[in-house]
Amino acid sequence: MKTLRELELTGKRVLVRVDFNVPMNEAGEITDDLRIRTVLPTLRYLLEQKARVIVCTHMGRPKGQRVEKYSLAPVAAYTAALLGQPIPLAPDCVGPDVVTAVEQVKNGEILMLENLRFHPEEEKNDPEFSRQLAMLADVYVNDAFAVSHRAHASVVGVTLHVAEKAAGFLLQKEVEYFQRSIGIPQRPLVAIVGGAKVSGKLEALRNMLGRVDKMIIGGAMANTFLKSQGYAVGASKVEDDLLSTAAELLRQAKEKNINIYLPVDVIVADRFAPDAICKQVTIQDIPEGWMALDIGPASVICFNEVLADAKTIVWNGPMGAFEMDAFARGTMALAHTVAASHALSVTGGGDSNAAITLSGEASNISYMSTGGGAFLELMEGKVLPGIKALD
Ligand SMILES: Nc1ncnc2c1ncn2[C@@H]1O[C@H](COP(=O)(O)OP(=O)(O)O)[C@@H](O)[C@H]1O
Ligand SMILES: O=C(OP(=O)(O)O)[C@H](O)COP(=O)(O)O
Repeated sequence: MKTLRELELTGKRVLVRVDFNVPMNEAGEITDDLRIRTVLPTLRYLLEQKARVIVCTHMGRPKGQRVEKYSLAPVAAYTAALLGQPIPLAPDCVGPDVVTAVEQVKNGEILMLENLRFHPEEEKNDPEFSRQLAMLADVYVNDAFAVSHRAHASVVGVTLHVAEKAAGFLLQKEVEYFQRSIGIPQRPLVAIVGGAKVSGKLEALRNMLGRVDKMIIGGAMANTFLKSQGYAVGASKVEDDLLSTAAELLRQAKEKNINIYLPVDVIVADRFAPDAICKQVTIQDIPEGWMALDIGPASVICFNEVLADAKTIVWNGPMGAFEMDAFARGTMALAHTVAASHALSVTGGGDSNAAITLSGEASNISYMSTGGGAFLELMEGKVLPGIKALD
């Protein structure tokens, strides 16, 4: 992968694919700007080099149509404020009006294109649409790690039509931390996997089992593993169709001599609500009709012990329904442990990052990946098409 510093950029039109698909509230305000802040070094460098910068991104899933609530106007304004420089928004991402807007961008100036997914051709990796995007630029830069698992026109197709292509600083950093944490980690490597479902993380669990020294499983997905071992999990979220798969994974881990740590106690609630009645029980004592919504304090002590000698920690998925205060304690406790550890710690996933931010420990984690699906695909052992396309 070529990097930005290897390119001659002055006066060049540089098309930068970023992932500014940031969460927004109903008032249209950005509620988490990690994906914008982490791309600023690339944008600043390009502007310092007096490139003519054209930024493009998708936002949401407008299904190939122009949907006003997915316009990038608020994102352009927000980024401009962070950068301290105006960022006009082009009326579209391809077409004659966009060509005109790009022509007006001077050295050291920046323009943002409108949402790429307003065109169905983007997600289809359409060759003609890719060519039209490429026509806008002399150099293409991918700094959109979080969408690099999608073989879309602005991520893959466009690379076939540009004279020069390179990875931006964020993409470079993501790849570097992937290498250090999952590729060639310092051992012991401990993975912490949690979140809602086993099904979404099955491949990641399988691949990581071949790489880790130990694995901690918490969150709702632990219920399926516990039930597969004969524990009654009451009304907890469970994937009954994956019980034998879960049992098989545990068996395989044993064969490989890899310890998997499941919760030994949980916080159960009488319903899925912030004001539910809660109690702390061992996994042997989950009452019928109650649901496990967090790991308990004994599990926290146990998991802390597992993490004590880790040299590398990879974390994806919270330990409980942390969005509700009553069920956030387990995830918060683990966030503090990981933050205090001397291990290289890498986390990924929107909810995991939100939980770490909530714990106040974001600055004590070695690296918070901006990817959710993309991070998971790396955990699955896949090569991301957007990264491959830069080769
Ligand atoms: N025990 C549980 N019961 C129900 N939901 C849970 C439980 N543990 C975690 N969750 C939910 O899992 C969701 C996060 O899962 P996931 O999307 O896999 O994480 P990430 O976005 O970090 O990849 C959160 O919304 C959280 O409330
Ligand atoms: O937010 C994103 O993915 P993520 O929720 O998996 O982190 C990316 O912008 C990709 O979006 P997509 O899943 O609609 O292709």
